[in-house]
Amino acid sequence: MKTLKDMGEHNAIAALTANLKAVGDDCAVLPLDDQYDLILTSDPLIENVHFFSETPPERIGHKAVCRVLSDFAAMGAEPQYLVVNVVASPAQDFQTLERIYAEFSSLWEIYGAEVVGGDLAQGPVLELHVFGVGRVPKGKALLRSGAKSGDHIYVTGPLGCSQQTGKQFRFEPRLEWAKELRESGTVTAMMDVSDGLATDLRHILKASGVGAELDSSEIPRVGTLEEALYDGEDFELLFTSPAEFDFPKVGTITGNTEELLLDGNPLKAKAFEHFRK
Ligand SMILES: Nc1ncnc2c1ncn2[C@@H]1O[C@H](COP(=O)(O)OP(=O)(O)O)[C@@H](O)[C@H]1O
Ligand SMILES: Cc1ncc(C[n+]2csc(CCOP(=O)(O)OP(=O)(O)O)c2C)c(N)n1
Ligand SMILES: [Mg+2]
Repeated sequence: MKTLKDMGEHNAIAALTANLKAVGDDCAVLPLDDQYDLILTSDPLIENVHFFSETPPERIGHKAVCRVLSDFAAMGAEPQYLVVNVVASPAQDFQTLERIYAEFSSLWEIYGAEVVGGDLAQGPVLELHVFGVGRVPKGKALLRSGAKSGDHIYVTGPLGCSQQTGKQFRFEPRLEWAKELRESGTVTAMMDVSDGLATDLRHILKASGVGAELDSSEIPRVGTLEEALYDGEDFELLFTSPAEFDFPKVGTITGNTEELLLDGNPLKAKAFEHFRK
């Protein structure tokens, strides 16, 4: 019997979605009307996987919603509505849920994404499943697939140690920057960094059919280089463009298909993967 542990998250997703055409980016992009494309995404936030039992409720609420908002940013899109499924045990402290929902209201005031429904059901641990609906001007979503040889590679902020610093619970979804980047008309590929720069850049390389060279001295980091490359949950934007931007420029796209080099040497693949922990 083959299990998810044998396959790992990424192989399993690839196999399950092999025949699904719309799948593969941070959000799905679908035709809506003459002006806009529809943007859809969802993310589960699970106790002991994405947060701890002692994580303050406001931080849980922040991460649950802002992970989804970060996926909208990754497309250069505007989030509009959220639907939230809460799974919890009968012993769940109710005030924790009230504080999570108070955080949702605060985030609505800041980012304009309103919770318009959801569900509540019983399960073994606390889970928040957030579904997001939004839009982007027609044909303008920034995909992972447009990077070209010679493009610069940028990140919008420091990487690594998001667990130690608590950034994984406090990060700002980069919606404003994402809009400016989209409106510049020069960004060729974009995504957000959830699994670490080394893993997520590979997604852009694969989708775009290109390679990349990273320059370790240019990677903005909180701790070690290793942590910046592999920790994940930074929720910064990673994007490629031939234009100059006032963001850290960490490398260059090359024509060497799917080859990823760091200071001239092949970069090892290693990252958080569900079912392999
Ligand atoms: N269970 C699933 N069913 C259908 N599509 C999925 C499933 N899990 C992931 N995907 C799709 O596969 C792609 C890669 O997923 P993932 O690596 O989780 O991306 P992300 O890091 O942006 O969440 C995304 O386009 C996502 O929508
Ligand atoms: C409490 C806690 N445990 C473990 C981790 C490590 N971790 C959990 S999920 C994850 C990667 C991102 O989560 P995933 O569900 O794969 O999000 P996606 O990439 O699909 O958006 C990491 C680095 C963490 N940040 N916090
Ligand atoms: Mg995922």
